[in-house]
Amino acid sequence: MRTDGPLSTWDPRHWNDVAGDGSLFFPGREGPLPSIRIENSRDGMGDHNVLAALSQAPAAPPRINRSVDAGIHHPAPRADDPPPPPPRDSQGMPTHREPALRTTGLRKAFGDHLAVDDIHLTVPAGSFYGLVGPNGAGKTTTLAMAVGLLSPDAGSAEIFGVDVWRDTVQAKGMIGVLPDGNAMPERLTGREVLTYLGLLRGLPPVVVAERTDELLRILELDSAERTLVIEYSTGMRKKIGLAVALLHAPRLLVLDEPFEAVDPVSAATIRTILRRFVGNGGSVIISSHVMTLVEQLCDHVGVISDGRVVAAGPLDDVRGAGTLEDAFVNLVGARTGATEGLAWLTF
Ligand SMILES: Nc1ncnc2c1ncn2[C@@H]1O[C@H](COP(=O)(O)OP(=O)(O)OP(=O)(O)O)[C@@H](O)[C@H]1O
Repeated sequence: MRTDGPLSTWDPRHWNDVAGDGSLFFPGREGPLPSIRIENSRDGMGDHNVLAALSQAPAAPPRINRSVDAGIHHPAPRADDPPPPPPRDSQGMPTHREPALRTTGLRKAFGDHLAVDDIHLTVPAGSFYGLVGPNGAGKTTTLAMAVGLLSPDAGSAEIFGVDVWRDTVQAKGMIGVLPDGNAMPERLTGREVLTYLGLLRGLPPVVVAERTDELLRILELDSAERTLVIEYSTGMRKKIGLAVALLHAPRLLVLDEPFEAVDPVSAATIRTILRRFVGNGGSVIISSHVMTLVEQLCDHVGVISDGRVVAAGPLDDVRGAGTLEDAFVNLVGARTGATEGLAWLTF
């Protein structure tokens, strides 16, 4: 199995300046970046610097040739099909010995504000893990450190036993990330985003084309495949971000609020995709504020409050006899917000 292959996401912060000189290294590829043909863009720009669209980082740009017969310049394939499914035990459960994610003592301060304080989490391989917590609890910061997006002040993170900060390329090769925020290549269509990033990851062009078709269709983005990402709605951005995370068939998906702003039909589709992913031996971590959704989907839960883990483990253990929402309110402390004041809203 290749372990140095795909980028975890389109987010330029995922790209590695391994030389330390501003030049970008794309795991799984060497040599020139691919050129792609832009057929549908309506931004009126001439020859288009895709890398500039993807990242502010100064680097040798791939050239997009708008001429009709330019076609796609195929890079030498560096990765092939997804890794074989993991071995399973007699119950059909994956038998990975290492957890999908293990964080040890993660800590991050922004100025004098301690956002994440000594986070220890273990996400078993093959689990569907829900990370919950109030606004500002530190979920996004924790996940960003766990996937190698944000350097921790202290602590470590391992993906299937591979240290994210020591063996970054290998660790990132095993994950697909839907990060918080929407740093997207705005001047490409969804199809172009998937095509370009699939080629950057070193997937064979035919595989990229097939998977792109399938993802656009299943996520109901095919009707918008001629639309630039800049024109996408928030929910459509989530869906194309999820498609990018899935494209290289990673073993672990780390999805920050994947259902936020997504319509109910699309949400049902995404739930089905994620359940199948776990059913096929993958592991998923989502952050969410929707307790009922986490209860429906997840078999393990971590509750973060004020930058610390206040409960973690199998869903049934964390919620006890009540609902997850009851347990959550008990764990993070009931608040009395809005029971008094706002008298001017009385009519
Ligand atoms: N880049 C940053 N600079 C300064 N403070 C930050 C930064 N990123 C996060 N914080 C702060 O760190 C804390 C944790 O933020 P984080 O986004 O991780 O929380 P969260 O649990 O994901 O919140 P939400 O559920 O609202 O998305 C918050 O107090 C936030 O204001």
